Amino acid sequence: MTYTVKELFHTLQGEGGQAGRSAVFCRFAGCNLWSGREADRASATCQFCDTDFVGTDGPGGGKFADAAALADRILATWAAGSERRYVVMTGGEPLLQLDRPVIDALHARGFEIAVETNGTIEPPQGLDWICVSPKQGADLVARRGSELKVVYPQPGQDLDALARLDFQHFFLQPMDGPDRAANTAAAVAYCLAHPHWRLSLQTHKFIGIA
Ligand SMILES: C[S@@+](CC[C@H](N)C(=O)[O-])C[C@H]1O[C@@H](n2cnc3c(N)ncnc32)[C@H](O)[C@@H]1O
Ligand SMILES: Nc1nc2[nH]cc(C(=O)O)c2c(=O)[nH]1
Ligand code: SF4
Ligand SMILES: [Mg+2]
Repeated sequence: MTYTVKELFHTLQGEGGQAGRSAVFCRFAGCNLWSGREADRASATCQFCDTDFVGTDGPGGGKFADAAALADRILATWAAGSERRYVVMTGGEPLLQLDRPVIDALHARGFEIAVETNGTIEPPQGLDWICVSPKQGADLVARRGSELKVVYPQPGQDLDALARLDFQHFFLQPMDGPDRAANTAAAVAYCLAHPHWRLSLQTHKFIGIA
């Protein structure tokens, strides 16, 4: 199948339990919870998105005719030799496109594969790190994984119920936007009082890298 990619770049993972790690980011175009158009934001299921995932016009973006073509480009984007190759599949919603042929092609090229998903689609087999970030108002289908990374606060969210899901790590990530400072203070307070949860900061934004 053809894969539609907004951008492909090499940076450090900024968030969650793998923060600080060298990684290629493959940002697939499109999402099932927002069109990506500002005119639709207020009526979208997910309204706080910090990302442009529309089209293929970002650095390294484009259409890839098959899994081998996409995996070859990801390998070419990895500028760090043969050790600890790591790719983060994100978007948009990557599970609209990420399939077993891409996973197998990346493993064949020596990559560990992570995914950042909104949890509305069951992940395919073979992923090495699954980060689920549930969105209030959307059905949560992916109820197990490596880390649950909850953007905080979202009106109506039930953190006690989320804490009972089958994940290895539980993170609260302050919602970026006009209230980021207040949201960060609230997340700090929540983690202090609820040690099940750890704070995830979007460190790349602080240091000005992609
Ligand atoms: C842009 S999303 C793409 C992957 C997938 N669609 C998802 O939502 O998990 C990547 C990560 O950024 C988080 N995120 C998006 N907007 C955010 C914001 N305004 N503040 C903090 N985190 C945000 C998401 O929750 C997710 O963990
Ligand atoms: N450095 C960096 N780390 C990230 N972790 C998750 C990201 C995402 O947008 O999925 C992201 C991103 O866009 N940049
Ligand atoms: S689900 Fe993810 S990509 Fe889609 S709008 Fe929400 S944060 Fe953005
Ligand atoms: Mg991001």
